[in-house]
Amino acid sequence: MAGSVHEGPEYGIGDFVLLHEISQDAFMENLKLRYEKNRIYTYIGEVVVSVNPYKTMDIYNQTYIDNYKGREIYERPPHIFALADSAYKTMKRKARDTCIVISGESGSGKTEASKIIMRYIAAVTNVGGRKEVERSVV
Ligand SMILES: Nc1ncnc2c1ncn2[C@@H]1O[C@H](COP(=O)(O)OP(=O)(O)OP(=O)(O)O)[C@@H](O)[C@H]1O
Repeated sequence: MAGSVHEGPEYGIGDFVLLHEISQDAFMENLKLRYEKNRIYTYIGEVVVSVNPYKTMDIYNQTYIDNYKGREIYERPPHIFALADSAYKTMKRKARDTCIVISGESGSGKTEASKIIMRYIAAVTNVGGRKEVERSVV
């Protein structure tokens, strides 16, 4: 799963900012192409667009955690872990509270996304912090 935000033309465009034509059709076409290739995450700059796959996907395991930990967003293909890592790094660097806004219609995957983010932060943080995060995820 190595590679940068650009995985190749067969996976469409990983960041909508780079879309050649700004239209709803072009947006949806890219989203559909990526979804068909099991790419459920696409960036718009630092925003992550997520399509609910309604199926279990093996993209949240330890290998993925290791690949996104401490990396910059554009170093890896679009993933919610990149967003979580970015927020975590900012929080650590600035020693300030930070937040991730998750928005979408009912059933779009907001609750799942927040759990995935909290599990990621639990995995990359220290043991004391991990226990606290795991307690709040249960
Ligand atoms: N990343 C994902 N991988 C696999 N399945 C997912 C994912 N995200 C969501 N789902 C599926 O979609 C269902 C609905 O997602 P979720 O409960 O997170 O939606 P929601 O946006 O929080 O809904 P509501 O606003 O109604 O509370 C989940 O129960 C799960 O089956």
